Amino acid sequence: MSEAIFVVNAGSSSIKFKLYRVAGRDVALILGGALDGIGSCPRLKASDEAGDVLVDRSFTVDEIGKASQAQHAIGDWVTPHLAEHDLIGIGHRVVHGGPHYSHPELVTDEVLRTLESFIPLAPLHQLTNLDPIRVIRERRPDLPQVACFDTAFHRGHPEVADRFALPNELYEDGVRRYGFHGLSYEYVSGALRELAPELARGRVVICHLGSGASACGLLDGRSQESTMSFTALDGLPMGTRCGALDPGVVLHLIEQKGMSPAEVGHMLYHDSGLRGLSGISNDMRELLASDAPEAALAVDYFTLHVAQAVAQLAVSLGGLDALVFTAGIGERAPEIRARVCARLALLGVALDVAANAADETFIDADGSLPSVLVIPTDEERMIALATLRLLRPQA
Ligand SMILES: Nc1ncnc2c1ncn2[C@@H]1O[C@H](COP(=O)(O)OP(=O)(O)O)[C@@H](O)[C@H]1O
Ligand SMILES: CC(=O)OP(=O)(O)O
Ligand SMILES: [Mg+2]
Repeated sequence: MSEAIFVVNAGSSSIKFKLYRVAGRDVALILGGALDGIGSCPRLKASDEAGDVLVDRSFTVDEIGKASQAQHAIGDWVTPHLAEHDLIGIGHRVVHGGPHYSHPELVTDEVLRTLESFIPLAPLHQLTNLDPIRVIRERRPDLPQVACFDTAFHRGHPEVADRFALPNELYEDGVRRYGFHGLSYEYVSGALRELAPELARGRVVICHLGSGASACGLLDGRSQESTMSFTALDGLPMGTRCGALDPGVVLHLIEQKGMSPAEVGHMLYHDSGLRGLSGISNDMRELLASDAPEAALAVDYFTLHVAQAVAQLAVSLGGLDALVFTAGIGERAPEIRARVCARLALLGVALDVAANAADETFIDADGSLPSVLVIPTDEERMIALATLRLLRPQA
């Protein structure tokens, strides 16, 4: 039996998983899949390393309306596959590592308790990330589990990017601009380094546009600033999250409208963003396919704010050598990339229409000042490698 590592990546609309064979200091994919559309149109799909489909099954929302049901469905399907290998550990994406964790951590009871204290700071993710860790710890206490944090990649960013303009006591108390999607940024900037090392050494903005969306400015592969901050609500508008918002709106809803903090939280996390603006859907595919003016408004708001974020990050970096799109929307929606880039013509951005339509890797036109790229993300590979390094430091 070959040694293997299983990886779980729970996002806001999907749970992704991959099984890797350990190959010295590297890992090789055995199988991978996702249960996405949780709560809307749940579908479990997985394929082996050759891309051959192993399962493709749709569920009703009654069957899989929430993450815990999705975890069970994945567990039922994957367990016989895991039994064919000598599992040395499980790596998990945990979105919030707070101020404590700037590297992956072997999970202990104490680590788990600390991470549980961040649940209120990432209500769409943290519990979903920690639940499977706890269940597996109860069933297989012998099996090492590693937590890999979305926040860790940003912990080295400059102090000015770590601050809000709030009294200092709050900063000392952990009210900081943590930033998220760090596993994705780490993977994409590594892939850029392989593709074009001179660009990777320069001033790069990566737009991670998925169900959750953020952008990050990097210098020589290191995070300088990102749009998400204390929580994964800040920055860009998302599927169901509002993005950056005047804090006065929150005060107004509580003080004048009599909403409870929980009601406001639910609105900002679940009923806002593309869903709230359009009143139609949180899914970019549906909005792009719709003729409704509300859908057009939501798409317009999204592309405007992504372009504004890129320009803002370019100011922080002192220029822009490469603009990279990744994640569900960034990798698969040429129209969104085109509309973001059209708004960035003032920075010298110009797209090659055919390359963009074909989701090619380099999509900038001749004469574009920054290079523009599409690089599919692979958070699971980062988690698998980090898990291997932690469990086998000598390998
Ligand atoms: N072909 C496509 N065109 C536009 N948007 C797409 C397409 N495919 C996927 N998406 C969007 O990508 C989102 C999922 O992105 P993903 O990065 O997998 O999200 P998460 O990890 O947060 O669950 C979906 O909400 C959907 O709106
Ligand atoms: C942090 C975050 O928003 O993650 P996701 O995009 O996977 O929901
Ligand atoms: Mg994601």
